[in-house]
Amino acid sequence: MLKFRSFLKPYRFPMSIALLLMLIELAVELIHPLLMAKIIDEGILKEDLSVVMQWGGIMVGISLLAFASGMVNSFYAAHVSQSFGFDIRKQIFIKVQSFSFENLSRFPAASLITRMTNDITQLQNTLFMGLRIMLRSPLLIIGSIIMSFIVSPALAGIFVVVIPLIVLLLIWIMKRGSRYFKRVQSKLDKVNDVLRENLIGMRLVKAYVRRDHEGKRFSHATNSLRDSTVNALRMIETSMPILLFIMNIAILFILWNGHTHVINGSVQVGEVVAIVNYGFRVTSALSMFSFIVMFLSRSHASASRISEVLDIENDRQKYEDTYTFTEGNVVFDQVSFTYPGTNQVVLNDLSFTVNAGEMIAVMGGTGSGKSSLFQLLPRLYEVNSGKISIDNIAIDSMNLKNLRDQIGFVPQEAVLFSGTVKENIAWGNEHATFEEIIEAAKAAQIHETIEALPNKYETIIGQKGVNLSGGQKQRLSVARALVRKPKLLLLDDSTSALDVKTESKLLAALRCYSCTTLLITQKISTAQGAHKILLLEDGILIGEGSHDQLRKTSPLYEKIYHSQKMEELIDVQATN
Ligand SMILES: Nc1ncnc2c1ncn2[C@@H]1O[C@H](COP(=O)(O)OP(=O)(O)OP(=O)(O)O)[C@@H](O)[C@H]1O
Repeated sequence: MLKFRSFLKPYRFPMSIALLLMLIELAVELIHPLLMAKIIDEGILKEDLSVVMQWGGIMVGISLLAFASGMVNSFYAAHVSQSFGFDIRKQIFIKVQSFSFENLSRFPAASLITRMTNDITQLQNTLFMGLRIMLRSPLLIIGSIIMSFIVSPALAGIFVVVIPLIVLLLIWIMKRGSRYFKRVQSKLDKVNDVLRENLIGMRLVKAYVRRDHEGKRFSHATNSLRDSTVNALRMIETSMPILLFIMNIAILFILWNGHTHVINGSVQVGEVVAIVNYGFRVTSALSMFSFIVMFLSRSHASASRISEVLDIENDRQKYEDTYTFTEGNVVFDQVSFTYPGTNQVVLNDLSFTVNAGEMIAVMGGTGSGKSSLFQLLPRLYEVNSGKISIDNIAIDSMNLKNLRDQIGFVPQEAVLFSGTVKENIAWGNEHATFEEIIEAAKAAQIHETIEALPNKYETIIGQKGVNLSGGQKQRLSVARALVRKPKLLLLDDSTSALDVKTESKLLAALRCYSCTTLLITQKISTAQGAHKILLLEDGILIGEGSHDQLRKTSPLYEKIYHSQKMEELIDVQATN
């Protein structure tokens, strides 16, 4: 928790008030036994009703003060803890947004969700408890012991032996508890993981009739979570009776010792009652410790999980140069690339040039490195060796935002957000006018489809675009890239779900945009219209040239050409 001190800074004032009010409650609780001793010794034993009434009235008055303090303290504790959680959540969200892909791969999505929800809630609860009772319990213990010594050092001596023993035991329980609860949180990650996969892949689960299988997977994850939680709670709950037992023995000792001192006349009955009362207060504070230790262990585990995210270093920005591309020609110079944390060379010594305004098709078998090549251009990953430049400017010397602002990237899987069609297109350029949005939609061949929707551009798209076809989603993603008016357009198999006619219209419309286009495709018919085709195999550029050139120079390209021609013929015969 101490790591999160900076998050508490803005709330120093309300926290101070909450702590002050808590101290008032505590003081009242500590004064009570003292007053009670006075009432017994000077009122009841001397049969003086006025003393009983006088001190009794004071007891009621300060009890009311403690009640009011408790109420206001709760208000401040709730305000501070909720605001504190809100601030951390916001900070983590911003942090995750700035993550490189390498950092993202260290935290599965489900784990990040658990950290941003459940783990932060643990910290919130701990802070709330901290301002309400957590500090109060140890202070009550310390205060009770001090008061006991003030009342009668002879009777209070036993606390000197018992309390250090209890403190050692508590430290041990907390250390073990933290380990147990860290395990609980990681099991919770697993449950969220299975849940997330199932909710996202619900259609697939139904189509493959895998409900039972997924049900078993979920049961396994939740059972494991239950077992870990039970183990953690059991560990803490069984330790607490030991502490209470030690305290009860101490109280018995005070009674036995008190009896001897009362007979000697060295201690009064009211003083024995007061010390026993303080003993009971220590015992009740200790029984609260089972909750406190549980909260602290849990929040310690959660705090370290949240710190893991917050402590990640941001992407290093080497230079801050900004540059506006005027041409858009791309040069790969002996580029090699390996994904962080792996040994497989995904792109090997790649060199090629794309002239400004050209359309280049990238082809190759599955896993040949096409998507990886695309991810290097907006610097989602950094190259291991070699250089990529646009307009003769090395992209690794450019400001990241400035570079990405000039690129329209359409990933392999069309990603849409819940919101209207218009908002989804404008997501690519928040300053785009409605006319520019329509222009982009027209070029992406989706305008007519949108116009046929019930609310046209204002139609709400369901989560992940569930109410759209694959081809419609792809075209919306292309429109989103075009509305940026990019200098470099990257289409990662983004026309695969389109029929030949729509695809060729879309490609023709792209020519009106003054940008360099690189498109990954599996279809010769698509590649045919490109100025140049790059053919990849196992991360190596094995062919480069126009359709006609490659047919003559690349046996692999010729083979793909013939197999696709054959498929087309079979299709035509089948339809006839
Ligand atoms: N995030 C990643 N971490 C590690 N290795 C990866 C990652 N993404 C891809 N790879 C590996 O890099 C290689 C190239 O993958 P890439 O996605 O670039 O191929 P591709 O040609 O686009 O394939 P496809 O046509 O099937 O999409 C593959 O061997 C793949 O296993």
